[in-house]
Amino acid sequence: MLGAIEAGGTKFVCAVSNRSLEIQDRVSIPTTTPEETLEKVFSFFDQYELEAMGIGSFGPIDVNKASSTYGYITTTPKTAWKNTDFLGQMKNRYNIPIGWTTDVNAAALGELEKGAAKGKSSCVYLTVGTGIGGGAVVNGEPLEGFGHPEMGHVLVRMHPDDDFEGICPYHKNCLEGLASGPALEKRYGEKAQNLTNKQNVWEIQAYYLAQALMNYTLILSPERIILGGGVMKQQHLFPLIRKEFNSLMKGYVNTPDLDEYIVSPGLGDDAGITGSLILALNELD
Ligand SMILES: Nc1ncnc2c1ncn2[C@@H]1O[C@H](COP(=O)(O)OP(=O)(O)OP(=O)(O)O)[C@@H](O)[C@H]1O
Ligand SMILES: [Zn+2]
Repeated sequence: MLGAIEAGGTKFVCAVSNRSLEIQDRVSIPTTTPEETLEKVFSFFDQYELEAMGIGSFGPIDVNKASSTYGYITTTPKTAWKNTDFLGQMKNRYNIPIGWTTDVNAAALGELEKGAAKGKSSCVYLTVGTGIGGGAVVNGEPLEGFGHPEMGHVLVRMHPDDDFEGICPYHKNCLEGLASGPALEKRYGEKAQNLTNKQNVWEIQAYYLAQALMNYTLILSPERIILGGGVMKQQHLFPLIRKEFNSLMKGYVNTPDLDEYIVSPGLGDDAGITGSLILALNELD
């Protein structure tokens, strides 16, 4: 059996599957302290005989195998989890190979194998929620370097009608600082889900997201860009983003048809857990 964790800032989804990735059991655990959360994670996985495990984690995390803190959650704003040896604690409990990457790299992998980028060899997965995070798969492999991509913190040009200072604690008006759910709430004084009918809000939002997508396109040339997370439940954002993308790119790069290029997750909320199971499977190859 394969085990997987999609470790998020609000909840941990744990699942077990067979080698065909058919999920046999799953559980959702609220993210509290590391001790309390991992105790529940252990009691779920202790029921099964696992061959390998995959973890897609919120971060920032250390993915550098040469580093002394490989497998740690590092500078996360969730203070209880700062400098937590997450992977090490899992390895202590289960003496099996464990794949480890970011939640969004795992989601990209899930979408590539079984979702909206099926049959492709590359994609970007961006989640627009409480934060903005992006991962990618390139040549079938999660994209990592000295660390992992932090696509949510790219810099964008301000919209002429927007003078919001931004809420990123590090950069103020980076993409996450301007376009995450909490940024919308701070700027307009209402939860993002209550702003549906305010056209102007979504035009500005699309302007920022399209700039980021243009940058990802120019740098990585992915075959698909998948947009998930709470804010992207506003489906009317998709045509606005495609339109902005088009007018910013000005035909310079001949992308796939934008209706097929900039899309919703094919796996819905299961992209991350599916990708984490694939990480586990890849440990066995
Ligand atoms: N239907 C909606 N329309 C617009 N915004 C929404 C909608 N549903 C949720 N959101 C916003 O999305 C944010 C929550 O994001 P999400 O549902 O992806 O949860 P999350 O897992 O906590 O986020 P993250 O992936 O950043 O950890 C909140 O700011 C919320 O206001
Ligand atoms: Zn930032």
